[in-house]
Amino acid sequence: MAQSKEERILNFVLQNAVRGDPQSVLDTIDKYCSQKEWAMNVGDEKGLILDKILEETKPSVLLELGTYCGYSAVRIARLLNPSARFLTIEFNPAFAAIARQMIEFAGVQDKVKILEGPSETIIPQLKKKHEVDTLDFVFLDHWKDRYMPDTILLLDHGLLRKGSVILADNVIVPGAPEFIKYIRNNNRFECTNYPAHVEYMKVKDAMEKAVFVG
Ligand SMILES: Cc1ncnc2c1ncn2[C@@H]1O[C@H](/C=C/CNC(=O)c2cc(-c3ccc(F)cc3)cc(O)c2O)C[C@H]1O
Ligand SMILES: [Mg+2]
Repeated sequence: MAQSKEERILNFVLQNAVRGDPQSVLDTIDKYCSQKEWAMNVGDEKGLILDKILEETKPSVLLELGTYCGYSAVRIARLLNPSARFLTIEFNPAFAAIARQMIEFAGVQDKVKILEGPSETIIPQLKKKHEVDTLDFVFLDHWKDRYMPDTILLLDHGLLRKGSVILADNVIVPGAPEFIKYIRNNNRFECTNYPAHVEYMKVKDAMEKAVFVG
């Protein structure tokens, strides 16, 4: 069976990164995807913005939508204290399998739990099935037309509290126009835009931070 791009990325990490060293996993993925095959990881430039916002927020309960190969899951988990709880949702079983191996190789498997399935199904289960009260931090990086409906779902299920931070990737490219329109016109959120570039490219992109004011 021909290997997928995601399998090639994982194998490159298994053969070139240092087991148990999350930063070496990130650097190795960035090396492969900037020199060999482009892939939709948040990357190092936007990754540094993610790092800074995480260090400011110091979240204990986190959710990511769109695990893909696990790059941002490793990036986020490496900054969390041991008692933090980080759930990441991925509906493509092949990507979930890749991400699981990536997370384990990086040695952050005790901090991250991959929930397999569509976000619209799993978000309503977070309180009862996954013992979540409210979320301190949410990273949106899945299909861009799902950013707005899933944000509304989080609100409807009482998963946000005063100060909860939502960080969205790709608000310029590929873009999430209805999410941006919704979140910037909703006075229950305070928004900040962080200009950057598409991972591994010179094309302009940005991240948007929305803090829930309750
Ligand atoms: C609803 C739902 N539930 C669970 N997982 C979901 C889901 N929707 C997607 N997913 C999963 O997230 C991942 C999808 C992410 C979508 N991200 C993208 O489409 C994406 C695309 C680009 C990009 C930029 C310039 C270009 F020229 C071309 C592409 C850059 C990025 O950073 C991206 O995140 C994988 C998928 O299985
Ligand atoms: Mg992205």
